[in-house]
Amino acid sequence: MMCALTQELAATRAGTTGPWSNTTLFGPRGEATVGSVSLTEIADRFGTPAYVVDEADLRSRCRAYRQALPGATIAYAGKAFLCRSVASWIREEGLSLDVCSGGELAIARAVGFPGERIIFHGNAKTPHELQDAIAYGVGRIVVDNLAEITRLAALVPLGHHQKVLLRVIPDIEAGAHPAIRTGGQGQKFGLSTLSGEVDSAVARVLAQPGLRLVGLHCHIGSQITTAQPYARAVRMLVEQLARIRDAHGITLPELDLGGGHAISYRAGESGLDLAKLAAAVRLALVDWSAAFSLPVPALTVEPGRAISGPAGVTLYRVIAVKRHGARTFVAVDGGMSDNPRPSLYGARYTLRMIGRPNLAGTRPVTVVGHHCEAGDILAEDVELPADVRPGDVLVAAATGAYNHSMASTYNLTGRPPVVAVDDGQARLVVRREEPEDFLRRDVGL
Ligand SMILES: Cc1ncc(COP(=O)(O)O)c(C=O)c1O
Ligand SMILES: N[C@@H](CCCC[NH3+])C(=O)O
Repeated sequence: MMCALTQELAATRAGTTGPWSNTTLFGPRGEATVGSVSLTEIADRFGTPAYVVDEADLRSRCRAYRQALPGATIAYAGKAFLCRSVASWIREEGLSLDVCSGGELAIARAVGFPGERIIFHGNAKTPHELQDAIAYGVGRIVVDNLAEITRLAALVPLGHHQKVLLRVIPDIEAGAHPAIRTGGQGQKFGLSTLSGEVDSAVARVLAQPGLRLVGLHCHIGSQITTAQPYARAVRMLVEQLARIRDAHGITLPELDLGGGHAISYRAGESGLDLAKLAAAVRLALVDWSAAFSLPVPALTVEPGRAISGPAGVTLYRVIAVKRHGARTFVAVDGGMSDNPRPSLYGARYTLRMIGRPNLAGTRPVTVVGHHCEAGDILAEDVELPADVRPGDVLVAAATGAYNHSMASTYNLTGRPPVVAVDDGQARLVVRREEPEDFLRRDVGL
């Protein structure tokens, strides 16, 4: 049901593009709603900073992937943002789930996520994590290195089989920042095709009766804006399938292309076009399989950011405004602890003031956090009302991925709550971390 405010604002939304979730509406007097819930009311009720997640938006992106890639397995990468609510939405939308730690597996387990639909990743999985994954019956474990193979095989109960994929290095450099390019030779993930590591891994897995090799995996990087690197990755993986067939006499039925699909963070930026990605990948799969006389393998993709990123916004309250020379600093009650991406990758975000009309025009400001670091900058050179002042509420767009999941407690700042909104209702799904939480962990003296 649409509330009156939302109906009024709907008229103002027409033509809106950019980084905001599908249900976000802004009005001329500073009104702002997501999921038909007022963001200023959320700020008042749950405090700031607060993450807000738009359930309908996140679910609609799951559906868009299923429609664009019919027949493919869509595994949401939980590292982008996982809590029990999100895991349930992913399960209900029929997606699979990529987890990469015992913690992420525990969330999946807590909502009874079907084990067969879980893919377990990691370049340094501990024996304990492997044990948990096998005990839960995860569908696939992605082997990253040779040492893992015997360790894993030793944990599979007699008479059982664990399906595995091998993560290979495709030798493709793609991604928005060097720290998130994971497909080249000089980085830590995967097995090298150049040094014979892939061949050794195939031979070792085939020698283990408890392991069943079903395919290859690669993940080339993150925030990738075009389909072309994925088409190249398909070619490289299919070549490897042909090499494995020729050298070991087996035809592997699955290819997992990982995630990395870009989203828009600011007006004028576009994310990776899903239709173009689907077309390029399909074409490459069909063509290269034919070229190597292989059956077309079953496809898996693992989008994280593209499912949860645009669904999230973060609310902050302005604490102080000061001018140093030509620069105006707007200091808020959050910062690099709830969003480390600007300081880690130079990521740029969209922020706007909500809750009152802007009658003063705008000016460029630097929005900074409250942490004891000069680099604690949330957004450089963003236009905010010229009279922005303490008490104002700011909203940051597209913070649904790699914000809550990468949040820290630096300066013993409690991590913000997560509020889910849908159809006029707001509900707390992750509570705020309080000083008592720190004291509970601190068992010293
Ligand atoms: C193996 C794997 N799959 C999927 C993802 C999801 O990436 P993104 O959130 O960029 O789609 C990642 C992280 O980059 C990853 O390491
Ligand atoms: N954490 C990164 C993405 C890396 C994803 C994991 N391989 C980001 O915020 O952009």
